[in-house]
Amino acid sequence: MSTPRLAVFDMDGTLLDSVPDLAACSRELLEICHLPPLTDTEVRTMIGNGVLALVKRVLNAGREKQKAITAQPYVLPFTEAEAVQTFMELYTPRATQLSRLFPGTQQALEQLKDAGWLLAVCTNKPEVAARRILDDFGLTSLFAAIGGGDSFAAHKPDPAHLLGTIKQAGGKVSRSVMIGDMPPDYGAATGAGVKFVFAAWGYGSGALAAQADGQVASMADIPSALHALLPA
Ligand SMILES: O=C(O)COP(=O)(O)O
Ligand SMILES: [Mg+2]
Repeated sequence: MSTPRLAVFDMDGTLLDSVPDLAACSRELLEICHLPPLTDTEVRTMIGNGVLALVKRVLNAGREKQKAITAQPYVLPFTEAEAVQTFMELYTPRATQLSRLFPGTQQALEQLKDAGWLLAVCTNKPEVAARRILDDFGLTSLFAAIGGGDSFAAHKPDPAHLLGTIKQAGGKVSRSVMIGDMPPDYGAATGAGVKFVFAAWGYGSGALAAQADGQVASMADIPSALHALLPA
């Protein structure tokens, strides 16, 4: 029997609308740093390259806003590493307080499973937070592997992150598809030689659709799109 097909999902902006909790924690962090707040819309475009990138973007944007209000030079009250730690202490326990799965997610995953597909998650979010979120939504048992941003030596767009996740799931590169919303997902997929499907409901720009092997408008379209891309 041939290796089962594997669908590898990005998390934020693909399975989960994580903006509400990430933005709330970003505002808490800014408040601790005595910097002005950011809106959900502002934080939305900062998600996808991992927590360090998010925290740096949030603090930079807060500093820019502060500069427009006062000419006083701003000194961060702690190191970047401490800022990341503070952010994750705020975020991990409350990651699903306001955030929700995109409509149709559970049904699409179950449909793929029933059709014999293996499922995996490849997210730049730290693995502990990713697992906690999947547990909260009762989805953990559906996945053969959960590759977080800190699970391997490198993270998306480095293809090693996707390749490590595929290996852990017991899949094969030629029998895998990556579904994601942002350039790091596309970069990891093309670097690994894996087909890429663009999730149009996520946080990425439509420009990525032109480069993708396929594009889907909703979770409900995933099973048929993946079957077309990778026939049994
Ligand atoms: O940037 C993050 O922390 C997570 O993003 P991802 O789930 O879209 O990879
Ligand atoms: Mg994403």
